[in-house]
Amino acid sequence: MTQHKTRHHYIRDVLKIVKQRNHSEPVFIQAVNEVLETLGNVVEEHPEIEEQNLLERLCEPERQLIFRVAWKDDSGHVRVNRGFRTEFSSVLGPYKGGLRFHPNVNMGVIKFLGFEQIFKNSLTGLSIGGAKGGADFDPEGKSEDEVMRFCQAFMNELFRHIGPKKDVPAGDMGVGAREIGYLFGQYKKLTNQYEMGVLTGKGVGWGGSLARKEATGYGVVYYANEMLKARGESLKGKRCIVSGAGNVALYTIQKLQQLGANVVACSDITGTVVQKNGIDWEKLRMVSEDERKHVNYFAEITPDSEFCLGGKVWEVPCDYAFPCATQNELDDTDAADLVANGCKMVCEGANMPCTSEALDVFREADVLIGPAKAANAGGVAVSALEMQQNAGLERWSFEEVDDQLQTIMKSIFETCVHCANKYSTKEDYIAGANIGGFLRVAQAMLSFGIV
Ligand SMILES: NC(=O)C1=CN([C@@H]2O[C@H](COP(=O)(O)OP(=O)(O)OC[C@H]3O[C@@H](n4cnc5c(N)ncnc54)[C@H](O)[C@@H]3O)[C@@H](O)[C@H]2O)C=CC1
Ligand SMILES: O=C(O)CCC(=O)C(=O)O
Repeated sequence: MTQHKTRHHYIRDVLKIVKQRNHSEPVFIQAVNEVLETLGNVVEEHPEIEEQNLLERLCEPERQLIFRVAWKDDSGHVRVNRGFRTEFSSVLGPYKGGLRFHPNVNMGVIKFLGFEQIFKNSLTGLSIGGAKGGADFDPEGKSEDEVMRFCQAFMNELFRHIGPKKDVPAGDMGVGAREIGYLFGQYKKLTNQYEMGVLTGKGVGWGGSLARKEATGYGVVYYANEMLKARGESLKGKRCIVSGAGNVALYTIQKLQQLGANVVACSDITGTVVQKNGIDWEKLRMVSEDERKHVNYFAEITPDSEFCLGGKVWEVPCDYAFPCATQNELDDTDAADLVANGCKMVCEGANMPCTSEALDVFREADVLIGPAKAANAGGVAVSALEMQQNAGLERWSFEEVDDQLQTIMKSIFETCVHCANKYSTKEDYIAGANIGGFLRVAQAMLSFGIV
């Protein structure tokens, strides 16, 4: 138990209700618990939160969709998947959040991601509500045609629920510019409208923002850099490890290298690759983005690398660690390995990558933690900038978007510092992010009345 645990009976009561109501959704309960346990002092300072029952209202999605997605594979078999969209909160703007295509997607996973998205989107200071969606479709090993047919079938239902002022999906795991292209093509066909602002993460030639692809990873590093600066430290010459080799991991690695860090290892579903003198980023990008292959193949074509089949990247000694793959990928044993090997900072690129027990190990060892809601908010922030460009029929330069991203990440960090100092302890950026995100949402909910 840490000092962050629940202080207020109201929070305990809400948690109990959330657990009862969502008993089959452990990751959603984990996400709610991690937020509510940091809100004790805020709830004490603002009795109206309890009077208006804001917390229970916030933990119940405004709307949830589950739908059948039927499509034909290349051998002519009819396949059926389950599609989801959780429209969690629209108090700050249209529902906004990515779509995930992964076999382990279920309602609990989508709800945890949608719940986190409310606070993350609030922290950006932009006008976006919280949502998430996806399907239990596994893109691994599917042909280009199968991916296209699946995306079209998915949009055949989703199109009636989304719109630039209603709900604006984007990518997440398994969904990148290729899938957004197929989804947008089908939306356009079904509605007979060229509504650019209905999806973000589009190709740059047809309404996508420059720097959206890079934004999440770059933002993670900008946030980490702010945390280090506040401690009088820097990334220069530091050994870093990154989990994942997809969109977020790739651009985290690139920015780390640009700022002088030595990224010695990364990983994916096949295992971990170590390259002591620094990961060959251009080769990794080609393998992951262009060829859609894995780090086992990267290792095969990289003579000075070592590959560990199924191995965890957390065993590789480092100064700073960047989990950028998936939820609960780093547990207390991994955390203990990192601490024993001298790791001093963990900055989360993935959503909820550390288990609660792992976070306790880091707190105990005074390891700096950059919480996902703050550190990976750069992606959705640039999605909102894409919406702005689409609405104004504008196209901003890469530098312009990147400058705005840096300003937003700095401001998110300042919010975390302010709220940590006021309501928790110095450098408790987890509490800082939760509270900073929550306060803006709470204020809007109070203004709107009970709706
Ligand atoms: N794409 C975006 O803009 C944003 C993504 N995120 C989060 O970042 C994380 C990664 O997302 P993307 O890079 O977009 O997905 P992606 O699909 O491009 O890449 C995911 C990578 O993680 C690897 N992976 C999956 N499970 C793993 C495991 N158990 N152990 C090791 N590696 C594993 C995959 O092989 C792949 O290399 C997710 O948690 C996502 O929700 C957060 C903010 C924005
Ligand atoms: O760009 C977006 O709308 C959402 C990005 C996302 O899925 C996330 O922040 O987890």
